[in-house]
Amino acid sequence: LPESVDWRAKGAVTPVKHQGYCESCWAFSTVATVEGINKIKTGNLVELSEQELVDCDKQSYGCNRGYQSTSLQYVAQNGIHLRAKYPYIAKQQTCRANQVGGPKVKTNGVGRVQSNNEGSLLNAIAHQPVSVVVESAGRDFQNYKGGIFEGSCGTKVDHAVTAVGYGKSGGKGYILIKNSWGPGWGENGYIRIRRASGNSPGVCGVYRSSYYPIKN
Ligand SMILES: CC(C)C[C@@H](CO)NC(=O)[C@H](CC(C)C)NC(=O)[C@H](CC(C)C)NC(=O)OCc1ccccc1
Repeated sequence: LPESVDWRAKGAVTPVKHQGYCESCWAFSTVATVEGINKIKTGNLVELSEQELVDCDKQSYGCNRGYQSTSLQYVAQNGIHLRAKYPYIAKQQTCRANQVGGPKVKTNGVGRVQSNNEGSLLNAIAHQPVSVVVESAGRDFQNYKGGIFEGSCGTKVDHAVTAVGYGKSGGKGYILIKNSWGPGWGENGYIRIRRASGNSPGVCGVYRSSYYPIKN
C-alpha cells in the first residue's frame, strides 16, 4: 500500500460543495465517489448531479436522509447526469432524469469495504475515493477548523462523507475526508481524521460503513 494517497493531486476530486439545509449528505458522498472513479477510468473530471439522486433514488428520503448503498445502486442501474444539466436546489422535487438531456456517467455495481478494519479501508482508498460515515453531531466536529481530528466524538454515525486519501503528519496517521458543508468548513471543506490502527469502528466511526462504485 502507498504511504500516502491524495486523489485531489490526481485531479479526481471536484470542488467542495454545500448541501445546504437538506439532509442529502448521502447524495454528495455518492456523487464524489462516482466523479472519482469516472476520472480514474476515463481521464475526465466532470461534476455530477446530487439533485438527481435526491429526486430519483426512491429508496432514500430526499432531504430527510438517505442511503449510501441505494444511491450508488441507482447510478449503477440508471447512470447519472452532469450537475450543470440537473442542478442542486436543496429540496426534493419530482424526478426529472428522463427529461434531462446530455451524457450520463454509468457505473457497473457497488462495492462494500469490510467494516471496522483500517487496512481494508486504506486498501479501498488506494484504488479510488470511498463513501464513508462519521458521527458529525458533536460540537468538536461541527466546529472543526483544521489539524488532525481526534475527537471528541463517538461512533453513532449520522453523516456520509468521502475519503479521498490518507497519510501521516507529525507521526500521526489520518484519513483525508471531503465534506459537503462548503469550503468554509474545516480545511477548505476537508477534514483529516486520525487513523485508529487495526480493528475498530475508527475515530468518529469512520470505519463503520464504507462503499464504492464499481466501474469497468
Ligand atoms: C446529520 C444527518 C441527519 C445528516 C444526513 C445527511 O445529510 N445523514 C443521513 O442521511 C444518513 C447518512 C448515513 C450514511 C449515516 N442516513 C441515515 O442515517 C439513513 C436514514 C434512513 C431514514 C434513510 N440510514 C442509513 O443510512 O442506515 C444505514 C446505515 C446505518 C448505520 C451506518 C451507516 C449506514
